[in-house]
Amino acid sequence: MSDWFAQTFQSQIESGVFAQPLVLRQDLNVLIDKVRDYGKASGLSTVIIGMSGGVDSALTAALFREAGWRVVGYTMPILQNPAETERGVEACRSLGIEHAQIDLTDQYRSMVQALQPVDQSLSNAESRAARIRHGNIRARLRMITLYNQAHSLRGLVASTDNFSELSAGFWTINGDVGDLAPVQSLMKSWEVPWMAREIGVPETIWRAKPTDGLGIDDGDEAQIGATYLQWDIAVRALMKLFADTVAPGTDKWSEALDATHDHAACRILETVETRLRATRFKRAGSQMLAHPREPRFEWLTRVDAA
Ligand SMILES: Nc1ncnc2c1ncn2[C@@H]1O[C@H](COP(=O)(O)OP(=O)(O)OC[C@H]2O[C@@H]([n+]3cccc(C(=O)O)c3)[C@H](O)[C@@H]2O)[C@@H](O)[C@H]1O
Ligand SMILES: Nc1ncnc2c1ncn2[C@@H]1O[C@H](COP(=O)(O)OP(=O)(O)OP(=O)(O)O)[C@@H](O)[C@H]1O
Repeated sequence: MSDWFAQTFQSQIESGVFAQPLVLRQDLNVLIDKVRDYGKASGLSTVIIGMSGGVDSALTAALFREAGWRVVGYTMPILQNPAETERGVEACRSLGIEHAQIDLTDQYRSMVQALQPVDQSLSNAESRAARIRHGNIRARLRMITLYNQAHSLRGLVASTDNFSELSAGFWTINGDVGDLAPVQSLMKSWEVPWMAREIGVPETIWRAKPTDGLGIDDGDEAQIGATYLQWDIAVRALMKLFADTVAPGTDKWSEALDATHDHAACRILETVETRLRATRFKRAGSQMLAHPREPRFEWLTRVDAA
């Protein structure tokens, strides 16, 4: 880790940004209570989760299980590395949740074939953009499947995204976002694996290399351009900067963060800045344009609140 990252990380540990185990255990209990409360408030008690073999889906499943929900996990391989699918099955087995497998490889192939006449570049294996579109098709086919099961079993679909993915804009719109997101506020570099280990997720899963499983690049970190630890340190430093200072004296974030002496850190901070700016629209959610004359959305919100 370069100078700036090492020093910033150290001060973030000291100030509790990367919290100690006792605090994390309390946070874990609060999250379990929140998931339990949501069940009571909504009247729902069944959750549908896509189990990728990664730590996010395993932790999500464990939180719902601890909160007393019926948890149904689906492995949905699409031209998948069998080891990933096996880890998803193993996660269900070790957490003691229900499991079913639905292989969507044929459906994926048919979908790609159906799209070729309108998108010839889809078959260009060299193109990164085409690989991303392929990956998004996979994610969206899985969501069709999960929502069908949620309707059939009268449940809801869990989101498995974490805070690092949220800040990186690292998810597929209408692809891997469900109805309730228990780990959305947790950092991937520290809180997610810590809580997963604490709640009984097998080590092979919480230690597994983070991957979107979509075949776009060699793992999440290669695609994001920073390790999750670097990403989290940088984003937390930026959050502190903009919380503490009304307006930093410079537009250059690496300058405002006192990182200009560390060229390696500056390169990563530029990557972080570019990605944050490029994905802001994703965090803003789907945009509904207001009616030209009447504040109909506000009126409807008041009706909903009543
Ligand atoms: N300014 C704007 N305002 C409103 N909408 C805008 C927009 N610019 C683009 N868009 C829309 O956004 C679309 C692009 O977003 P999207 O379709 O999501 O696609 P995109 O963000 O390009 O790709 C999804 C990314 O998420 C990663 N991923 C996916 C699934 C799981 C995980 C994981 O690790 O858990 C990661 C995947 O590796 C990839 O990097 C555009 O095609 C357009 O429809
Ligand atoms: N093969 C799969 N079978 C079932 N669900 C999947 C599969 N691949 C992805 N998903 C769903 O999409 C979500 C995002 O995929 P991703 O591969 O990032 O998994 P993850 O659980 O976030 O773990 P990690 O990022 O650590 O690999 C998963 O959490 C899971 O709900």
